Amino acid sequence: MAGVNVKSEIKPLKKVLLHRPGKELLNLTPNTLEELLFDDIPFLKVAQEEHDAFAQALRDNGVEVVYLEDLTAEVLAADPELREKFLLQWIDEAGIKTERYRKIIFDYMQENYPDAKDFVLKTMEGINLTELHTDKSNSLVDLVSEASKMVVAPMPNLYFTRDPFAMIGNGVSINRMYSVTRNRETIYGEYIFNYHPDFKGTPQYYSRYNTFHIEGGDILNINEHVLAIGISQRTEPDAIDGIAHNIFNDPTSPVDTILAFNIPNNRAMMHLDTVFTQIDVDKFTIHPGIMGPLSVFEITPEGDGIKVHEINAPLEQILEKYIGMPVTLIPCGGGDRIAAEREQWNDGSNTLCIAPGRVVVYERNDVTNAVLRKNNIDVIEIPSAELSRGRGGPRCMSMPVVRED
Ligand SMILES: NC(=O)NCCC[C@H](N)C(=O)O
Repeated sequence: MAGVNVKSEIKPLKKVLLHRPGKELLNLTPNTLEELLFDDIPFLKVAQEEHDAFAQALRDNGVEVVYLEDLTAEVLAADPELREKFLLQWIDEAGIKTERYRKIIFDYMQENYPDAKDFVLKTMEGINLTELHTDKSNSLVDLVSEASKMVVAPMPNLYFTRDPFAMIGNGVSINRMYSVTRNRETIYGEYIFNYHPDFKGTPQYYSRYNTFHIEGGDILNINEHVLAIGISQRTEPDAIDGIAHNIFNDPTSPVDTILAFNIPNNRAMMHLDTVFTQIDVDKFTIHPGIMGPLSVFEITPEGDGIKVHEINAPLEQILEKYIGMPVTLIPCGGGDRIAAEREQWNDGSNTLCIAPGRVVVYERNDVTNAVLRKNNIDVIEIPSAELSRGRGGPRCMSMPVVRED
């Protein structure tokens, strides 16, 4: 199935992009956790088993699963010159400045990773200084920080495929990320959306080279015409202005309204989808902690530009207006504040809807999952002891590529 088609959060999911967590997780150390946006070091073997269970649950429900590493490998295997260009860019973006080390790393990758998939996985894993046969008498000071022996840092957040590039209708936003570590991830999107036969030509609504940051966890396709975007720790209002212009100016895009949800700026609620997801035609999960501070703005086209105004109404009323029917907000953790905070921390509100009323969730959030079932939602639980240590749930770990219209 070629191309991109995502005009809803809930219509039957047909194709999804995942990344199976790999050796990049083995390069997390206590002193790099904060910089690499993890709260603990997952046990890789179990994280992979859990992730395989996630992929299988999706396949069992008729979803085609494609992997980021395979798509990138297909692009690079087809064109040795493109592989060289990618490698040089990857070295550059890893912050390797000196010519001598650029060459050492270039040769190391080309000689040791002839197979395209091994090569791509290695770019995700990073390079430890001990792997390179360098003359130890030379200064490494410009290469190696005291805190780490990684010459090229790993990209451990790649299994959260939701964030670096996001499908909007028949187009894609290739995001400029909030953090240095995650901004490197978008290189895979640049190559897939510019060169992969299934994806090249997809309209691009944002560029990774823009100044302002925006991440896919903040982007929700409410319907064909309406997009919701969080203003959050990860997404700046300037980026939303920019993407609004680009979407409204694409004659092929039916989107005519963007709702900007201003949510608190903190790690527990880093993206809109950590506090709010749609799970049925008229139902949403919500973290009760955002209800007070939330403000919502409507952005519509006006002439060549945009018009923005704040909507002063309760969230249910706002959603009802755009969805066309009364909605129910289902609080994470039921009504219990401690359960809500605990389960939100482990992504209780971060559901992946695979058909109206059918969601994939982490099994650990049993209070929230019971509430969902009580509301007649079909709940598919996946194991989550290790995956959750990266602070993302099933929605964060998946990027829908095709949903039924
Ligand atoms: N959409 C999401 O909320 N994604 C979760 C991303 C977790 C990752 N450790 C991060 O901090 O970016």
